[in-house]
Amino acid sequence: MQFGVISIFPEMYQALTDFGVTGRAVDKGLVSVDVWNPRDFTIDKYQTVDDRPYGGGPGMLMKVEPLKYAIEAAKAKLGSQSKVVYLSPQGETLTQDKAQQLAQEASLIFLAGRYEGIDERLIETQIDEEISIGDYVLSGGELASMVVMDSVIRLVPEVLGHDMSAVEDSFVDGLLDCPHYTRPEEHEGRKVPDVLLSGNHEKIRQWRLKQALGRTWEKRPDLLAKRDLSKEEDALLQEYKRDVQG
Ligand SMILES: NC(=O)c1ccc(N[C@@H]2CC[C@@H](O)C2)nc1
Repeated sequence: MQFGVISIFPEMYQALTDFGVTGRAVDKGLVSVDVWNPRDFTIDKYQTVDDRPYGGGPGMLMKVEPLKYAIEAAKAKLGSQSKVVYLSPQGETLTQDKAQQLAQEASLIFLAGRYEGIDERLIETQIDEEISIGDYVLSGGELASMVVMDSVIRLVPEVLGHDMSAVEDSFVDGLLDCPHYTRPEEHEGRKVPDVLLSGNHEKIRQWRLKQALGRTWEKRPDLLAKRDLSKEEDALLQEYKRDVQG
């Protein structure tokens, strides 16, 4: 899968390309990340990418043309059909389902804005989708684009490897994660639940599913409301509720 990014701070993307799961995916050639800097598409001596807003108001806006030319350069490499995504609080909120959708694309181009934003006409003519990573304002779209890219890259086949992707499937489908433990078996008097030491994989699967259902019920009932429960899941959740009510 190919990713293109438009940003005046290309070096920021080393956070994604140089570390961890996403870094290894790039090293293995499973994904590519190319960054185009709008400053390289300016024609004035000062490489101006911003200007004052019509109508007055604080701050500066990003000019249309450097962004347009940078997007065109990205499309020349990644394909003219590449979906162009703009990160802003006005966008559709990112969910795991949205990440799954984006992961079906062969290539994606992200536009990371700075200053007070970009000229509306760029959005009207060049942007296919607006995405928000949450209801808060950031100083730039770069971190938001890396959050989206990370959530998508881990869904690309082979990135997580077969065993991990199975783990993803069992929990990502709309439930919160269950508790996890590793050595030592006891820490400050707190023992690892016996079931996890039992070697009984069916019991362990049921315990983990029950904990995921219970946690989702306690912390995110809105997620539970959106999810149909199997008979087994319903029974496990009822058991969890009885356990906590004593
Ligand atoms: N919640 C978000 O996803 C988000 C995205 C971008 C952003 N800030 C940029 C800076 C200027 C304009 O391009 C938008 N803030 C918040």
